[in-house]
Amino acid sequence: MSERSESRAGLLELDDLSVTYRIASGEVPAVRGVSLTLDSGAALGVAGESGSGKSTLAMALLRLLPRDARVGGRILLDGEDVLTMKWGRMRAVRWAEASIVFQGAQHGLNPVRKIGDQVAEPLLVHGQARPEAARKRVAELLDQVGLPTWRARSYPHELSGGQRQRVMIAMALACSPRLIIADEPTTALDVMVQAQVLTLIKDLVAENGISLIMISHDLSVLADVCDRLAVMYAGRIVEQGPSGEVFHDAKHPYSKALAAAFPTVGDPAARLAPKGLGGDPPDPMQLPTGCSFHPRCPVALDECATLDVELWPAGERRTAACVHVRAKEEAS
Ligand SMILES: Nc1ncnc2c1ncn2[C@@H]1O[C@H](COP(=O)(O)OP(=O)(O)OP(=O)(O)O)[C@@H](O)[C@H]1O
Repeated sequence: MSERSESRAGLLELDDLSVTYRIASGEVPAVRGVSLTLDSGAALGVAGESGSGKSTLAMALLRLLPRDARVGGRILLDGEDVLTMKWGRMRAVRWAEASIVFQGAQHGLNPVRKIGDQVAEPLLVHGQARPEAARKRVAELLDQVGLPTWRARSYPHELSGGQRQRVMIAMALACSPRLIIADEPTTALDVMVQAQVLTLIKDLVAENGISLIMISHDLSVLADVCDRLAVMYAGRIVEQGPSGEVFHDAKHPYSKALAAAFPTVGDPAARLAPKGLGGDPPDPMQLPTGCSFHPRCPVALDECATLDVELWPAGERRTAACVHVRAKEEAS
């Protein structure tokens, strides 16, 4: 365990979190009974294929989901339940205590406003600085993310994709939050720039003692940046544990396939179909019976078609939801 993850405990706790979208043809169970803890100062990676519920989980944390989403369970941020917070408090929490960096910064920035004004906005809105002090802080922030301070006068279209993502990171850092949620922050970038932005995120959260939840389909990226990993499949966590152990010695057959798909950081070819895994992730409206992964699982037993095993202890601070893991642990 890293030094950072040994610091103060329990900044964020999810307890049986579920999110269901109501659409015309029925209900989409996008997140199903997710429980996890993020220690203060630690970095947690959430991995899974497209449609596994990662972004829904991220959006739920700051109540950014659309109105058709029904959310159950508890999200405790420093002991305070996000789901029952009054809206005024929720607005105060966003940016100041927890901020989010999305994939594809071009959508997150206003094309007709200068970079400096956009980075200053969270500071001004949250009353953390007056205009003159905000300008100074913007210069500091741009410097921190490796951009020259004159970039404050640029417009988003004058920057590269990587530079725009650095601006989004500067905005996320502006109010010195305790938690940053980064949802596929480097997916839209080419491999070289991706590596630079990942290093930047890793260094900034470590230097500033910020907790991080990073979401990606790429297990190698997460293993590089995060202390712990949670692997999601069809809205559930199927494995959790220290990054190195999950990446190099996965217990769940799905995590194994995901790790094998991304032997090195940022292999875009593996994005949608992990190698060695046939078929597609299930439609959440028509989940298979038993273990949701069993139709694609190379080691499925007959009982997997009816039995949905809970997360089972699989070593120190490790869990996996698989009948084989359970059998092994029961035998030992
Ligand atoms: N607004 C919505 N209304 C209905 N269904 C939705 C909505 N948003 C997401 N979904 C569905 O919820 C499930 C989880 O989607 P989500 O975007 O959270 O997955 P993801 O793992 O982040 O995928 P990706 O990596 O492609 O973003 C998917 O089946 C998706 O189609």
